[in-house]
Amino acid sequence: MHIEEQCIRMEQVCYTVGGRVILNDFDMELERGVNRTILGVSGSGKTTILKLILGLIHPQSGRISINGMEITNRPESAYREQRKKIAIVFQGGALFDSMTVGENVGYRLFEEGRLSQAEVEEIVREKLRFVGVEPALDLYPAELSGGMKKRVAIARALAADPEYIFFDEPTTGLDPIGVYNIVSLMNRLQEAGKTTLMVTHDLPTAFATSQRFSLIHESRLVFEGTEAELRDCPLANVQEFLQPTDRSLFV
Ligand SMILES: Nc1ncnc2c1ncn2[C@@H]1O[C@H](COP(=O)(O)OP(=O)(O)OP(=O)(O)O)[C@@H](O)[C@H]1O
Repeated sequence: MHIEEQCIRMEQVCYTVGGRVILNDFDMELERGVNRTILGVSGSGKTTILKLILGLIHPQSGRISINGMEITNRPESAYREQRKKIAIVFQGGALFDSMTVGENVGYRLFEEGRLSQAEVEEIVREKLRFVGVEPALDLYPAELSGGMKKRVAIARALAADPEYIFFDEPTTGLDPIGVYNIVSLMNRLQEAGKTTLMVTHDLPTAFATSQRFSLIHESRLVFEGTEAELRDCPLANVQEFLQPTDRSLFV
């Protein structure tokens, strides 16, 4: 028996790989309805956080829970129902090249076998319509632009009707219109009641989509709060992240 909380929580999580500390005493709460971005420079451990919550890797110490159910050091079978509440949009989209857009989006539903083919096809069309790429239904990933691939990846994440959607660097490699499309889509998802957790170093996208921010620096959480609190934070490593000053890099 567990109490059904409405959040994903990480408490004092430590994760080490190959003798290197990636996360040290990391805390985070993703409350339903409050969208969060995890900020940090490249290699600071942002994707690692998503993988830990998804149970793809396991922490050496600390606790992780999904809606009140602790998942730390338990087999996925023990928390399958909680795990299903989360979907992830991977950095490169991670679409299956040999499948059409429609097959990619419906893949998980077909695998589960709970719904008829007609029902799956209806959901696939609805999700593709939501992200604005329904005409691409029968195309293959190789025939899509980078922005379309990301939108198909979002449609695929939505197919299983998750509560939480994780975004790993969703705007990397997109032109300004592509970035705008992804930001508006994330905002529409939030209006539709989804809770998003994004990892990125793209500040404009973070500020346009999230209410709360966590910043990692040298494997530790150095800031947690709102945009205004982040901008006002006097810590040097926070200000350095917001406005990098080391111009020698460009000389
Ligand atoms: N299996 C592994 N073996 C060794 N090092 C690893 C492994 N997985 C991750 N790392 C290291 O952990 C660090 C954090 O990786 P992570 O992908 O979480 O960073 P990130 O902040 O998401 O980076 P980026 O913004 O570049 O995607 C990196 O330095 C990476 O090289």
